[in-house]
Amino acid sequence: MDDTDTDAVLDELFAVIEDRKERLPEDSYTASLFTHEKGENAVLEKLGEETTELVLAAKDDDHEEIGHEAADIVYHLLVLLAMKDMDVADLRSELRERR
Ligand SMILES: N=c1c2ncn([C@@H]3O[C@H](COP(=O)(O)OP(=O)(O)OP(=O)(O)O)[C@@H](O)[C@H]3O)c2ncn1[C@@H]1O[C@H](COP(=O)(O)O)[C@@H](O)[C@H]1O
Repeated sequence: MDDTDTDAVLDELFAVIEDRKERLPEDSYTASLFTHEKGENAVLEKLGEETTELVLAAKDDDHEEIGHEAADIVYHLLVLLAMKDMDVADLRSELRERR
């Protein structure tokens, strides 16, 4: 997989998140984060939980679990960006500026 493939995966996931934010389908986990009674705390708590789980997986040197938790974090991070009316492009440009 090259850089272009990686970008496409993130862009496609972000587009799905934006779609859920706009349409708020009832059966969507993503939509439930946008309408949660805890407000933005729902996704913030999730990010905290997933980060703790990632740390534990790393301490166990459990590569499969590390991959799983890292993906959970990226997904919830993209939901947070969408919630803040930001874009995956903001993340990409911030990373690019650091090169
Ligand atoms: N990438 C994800 C993704 N990663 C994690 N999750 C959900 O995040 C939730 C929390 O993860 P946990 O590891 O805490 O799982 P859990 O122990 O069941 O958590 P609890 O719900 O019980 O708190 C789970 O319900 C996962 O299904 C995701 N839900 C959706 N996506 C993507 O979003 C798309 C749209 O999904 P919907 O919004 O559901 O249509 C999907 O096609 C996926 O591409």
